[in-house]
Amino acid sequence: MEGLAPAQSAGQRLPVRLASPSLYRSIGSVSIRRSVSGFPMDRKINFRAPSLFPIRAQQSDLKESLGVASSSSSSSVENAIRIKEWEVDMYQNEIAISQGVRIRRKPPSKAPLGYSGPFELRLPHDQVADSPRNILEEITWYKDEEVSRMKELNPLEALKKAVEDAPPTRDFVGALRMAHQRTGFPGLIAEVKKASPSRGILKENFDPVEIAQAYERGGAACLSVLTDQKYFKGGFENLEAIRNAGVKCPLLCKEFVVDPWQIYYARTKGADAVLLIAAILTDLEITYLLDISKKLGLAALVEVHDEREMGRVLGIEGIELVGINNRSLETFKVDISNTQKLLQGEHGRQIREKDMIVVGESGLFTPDDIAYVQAAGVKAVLVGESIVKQSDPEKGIAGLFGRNISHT
Ligand SMILES: O=C(O)c1ccccc1NCC(=O)[C@H](O)[C@H](O)COP(=O)(O)O
Repeated sequence: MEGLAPAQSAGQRLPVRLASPSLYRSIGSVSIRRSVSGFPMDRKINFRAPSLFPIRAQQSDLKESLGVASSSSSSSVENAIRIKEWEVDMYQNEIAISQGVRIRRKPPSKAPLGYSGPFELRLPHDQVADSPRNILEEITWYKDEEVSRMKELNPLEALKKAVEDAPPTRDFVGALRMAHQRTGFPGLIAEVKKASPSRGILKENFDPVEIAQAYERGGAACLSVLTDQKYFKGGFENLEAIRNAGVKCPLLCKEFVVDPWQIYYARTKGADAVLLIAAILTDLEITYLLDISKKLGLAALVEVHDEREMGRVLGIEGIELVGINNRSLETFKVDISNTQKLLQGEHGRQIREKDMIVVGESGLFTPDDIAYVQAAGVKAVLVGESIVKQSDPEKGIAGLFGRNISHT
């Protein structure tokens, strides 16, 4: 069966010929490519993969779907699967580009051996560039591989069982609203971060539990815990240790989420909220990840960098928390006027109408910075560097706000 798949936006049609819609379900079920099996395909685009964890396909069904003879060898079946996976990747890329998603989720690759699909999908060799265009793209490509490895060690079925026995989550959004009411300042999400790609090592003698406890004493409403090891020298063990040490502030798992599996994993490690970055994810992926987060009792902080991403996020139902990151992905330059720019006009009006909480993120160092983003309309701030670098992070919070905001 052949057919053109309608694109997600603007009635555009993409030149992707599907050998069989049911094939994509089969690809997911044989677990050859985790990125394909992680997300269901859009029902609107006629792929039939309604569940995240599809049933295991029979080999005979698979061969039929792939259009290979039932007597074919396993290597020719694998090659046919590789071709179909590649087609799905190309198709997903097209959707992402059409929505303005800036980060490519995988290095572009040339068509697999034996590919004879439509011309539009064949990239000439000289167009296959495999260097990431910026740090977020580099991190994203790395995450894709890292998550694949982690999934092997922690299968989803085991995570689902662990989630059933996990203690309830704490109300992340409620804690921010309460702190805002209590102090009159934006609620503080204080970041437990040892290092970052832009700043290198921020704190040599880094004790995540000690820092978390100091932040809590200092009046933080919530904490953000970096779990990425390679680029931020964080870890899931930090999240777990902070949770187990009896810290009461709700915890944001600060990760680069590219797969629903990560949400389950974060939940089993003590997270109360997860970060979803609009520059990496399509609208459908955000919707789907939001849905999973809610089912697991987690809040989702959806992060945007520019007006286009803000427009996209405002079009997605059910988002309560929007983060505006003031750090440029391309240059690392921080400009807090980005927060003000994105909250002007129609976007600001919609945010107020929906009573969303906007979080001002990155580059906040002084009481003037806090006053500036508050005047722009934020009800919460996410702060790392300026407080984690202090020898006493508790006092660092008082310095940031210009007064003591602790409960006492
Ligand atoms: O901080 C980076 O270098 C960075 C690079 C690539 C992606 C994300 C990055 N930072 C994550 C953050 O958003 C910040 O940790 C967070 O907003 C706190 O910022 P700051 O107060 O400036 O430490």
